[in-house]
Amino acid sequence: MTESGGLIRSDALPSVLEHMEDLKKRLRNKRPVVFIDYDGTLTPIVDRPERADLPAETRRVLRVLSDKCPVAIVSGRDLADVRNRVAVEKIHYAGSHGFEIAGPDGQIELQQGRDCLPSLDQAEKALRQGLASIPCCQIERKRFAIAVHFRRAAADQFAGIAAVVNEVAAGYRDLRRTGGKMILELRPAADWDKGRALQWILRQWQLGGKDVLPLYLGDDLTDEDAFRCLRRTGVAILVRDEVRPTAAHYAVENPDEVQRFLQELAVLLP
Ligand SMILES: O=P(O)(O)OC[C@H]1O[C@H](O[C@H]2O[C@H](CO)[C@@H](O)[C@H](O)[C@H]2O)[C@H](O)[C@@H](O)[C@@H]1O
Repeated sequence: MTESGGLIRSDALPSVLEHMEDLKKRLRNKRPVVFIDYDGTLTPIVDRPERADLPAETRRVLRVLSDKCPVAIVSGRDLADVRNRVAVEKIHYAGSHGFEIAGPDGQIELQQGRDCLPSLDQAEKALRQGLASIPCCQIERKRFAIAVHFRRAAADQFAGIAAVVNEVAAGYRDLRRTGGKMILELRPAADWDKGRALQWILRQWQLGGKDVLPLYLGDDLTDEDAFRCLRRTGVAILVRDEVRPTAAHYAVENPDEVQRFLQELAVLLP
């Protein structure tokens, strides 16, 4: 096992499905709170973002689990989009990487996100203009982020797409450019991410105590912010699709294994 700065190589992580007994022990006298990413975790990665549908069986498992413990979906997608895709009423949802959060009791938007809306609107126009001539380059506007998808673009167009995104990003001090799986994104430069959103939700639910065990499942670099928050106090599970350093404790191999894990977890709970 290689460790550096608290990180471990993803291919050295143990499978959580082979360690359910350990989890059972950790859950003795504790209540779990389950946080789950959407794309690549609950659904397989597909060519078009609008085609990433939640399998009906996964929705059924989420219903059963959310009847037994608090569940939150934490996504880079727009809040309304991810909420419609999952469509389980009891769940909390965080969209736009946590800049907008909704639960059964209401909805909040981060003020630092709202302050950036004029810049996001202008940047979206500039991106649409700058990228209009590149075939298969898809722009997805979320309330508090703009994703430029290049999964279906030709490889020799990648550098040109990045140049346009970088040039637009340079025009807005209140936006920052980030990356993901075959996407480049512009989002508010505020100090807020999935980890901060997770901590906010735990406080909101008054679940910060020692009798709570937070779990987080995710596949992408943005999920590492949440993994780091749970390094000492929770259980972080990576959907492992590449070899890279990670702050996770365990791995699963794909969304099918995520579904199986959630099902097995639900069985462990009263
Ligand atoms: O935080 P997540 O819920 O994992 O969202 C991250 C991004 O996911 C989506 O894009 C990714 O999935 C698409 C569908 O499988 C795929 O086509 C794309 O290449 C991936 O990057 C979503 O469209 C983005 O808005 C999210 O930020």
